[in-house]
Amino acid sequence: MAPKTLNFITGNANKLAEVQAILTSTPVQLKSQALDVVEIQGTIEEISRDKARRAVDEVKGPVLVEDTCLCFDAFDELPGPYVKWFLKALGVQQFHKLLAGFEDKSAQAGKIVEARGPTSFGWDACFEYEGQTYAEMPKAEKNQISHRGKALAKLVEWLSKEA
Ligand SMILES: O=c1[nH]c(=O)c2ncn([C@@H]3O[C@H](COP(=O)(O)OP(=O)(O)OP(=O)(O)O)[C@@H](O)[C@H]3O)c2[nH]1
Ligand SMILES: [Mg+2]
Repeated sequence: MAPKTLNFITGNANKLAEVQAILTSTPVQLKSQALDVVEIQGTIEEISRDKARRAVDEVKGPVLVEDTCLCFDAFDELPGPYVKWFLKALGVQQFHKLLAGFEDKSAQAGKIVEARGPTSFGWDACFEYEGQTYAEMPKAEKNQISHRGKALAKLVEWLSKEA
């Protein structure tokens, strides 16, 4: 596949660092722009499509945007795309208490636990996968198994078929 440059539009520096690390060994190169794009309410697909369109209007070129959901099984998939606001209101140390009244602590695809590890990125410290929270894992390990790693692997595969 020929090298391909996309404008990655995000207001989140942690996200940008992970996306760059994941794509570093692929033909996809990024130009990043620290823009906080307006996000509508809706399903993840509706929000992401709308976010991408708004980003294209700003950049007037090929863009990559990301919208991350954290879905609790006990909440019928909420907070989903609205997790950012729950996290902002509660902080990572209190976040697990949302599920205090529920036996089912599962979230896609892991478990919500009391915060462990560095708290520098979103809900990483509360999200446990196979005994470790994302925050306790080395970055390379998280990037191999994470939602972000999987989504970007699909993107690279799709782009290589397009070329
Ligand atoms: O611990 C985490 N590990 C992750 O891997 C991760 N990915 C996203 N998030 C958080 O989940 C919300 C998503 O909202 P979100 O997708 O709209 O992102 P954002 O608004 O921060 O950036 P962007 O929309 O400008 O790209 C925000 O609170 C992000 O901080 C993560 N937290
Ligand atoms: Mg956002």
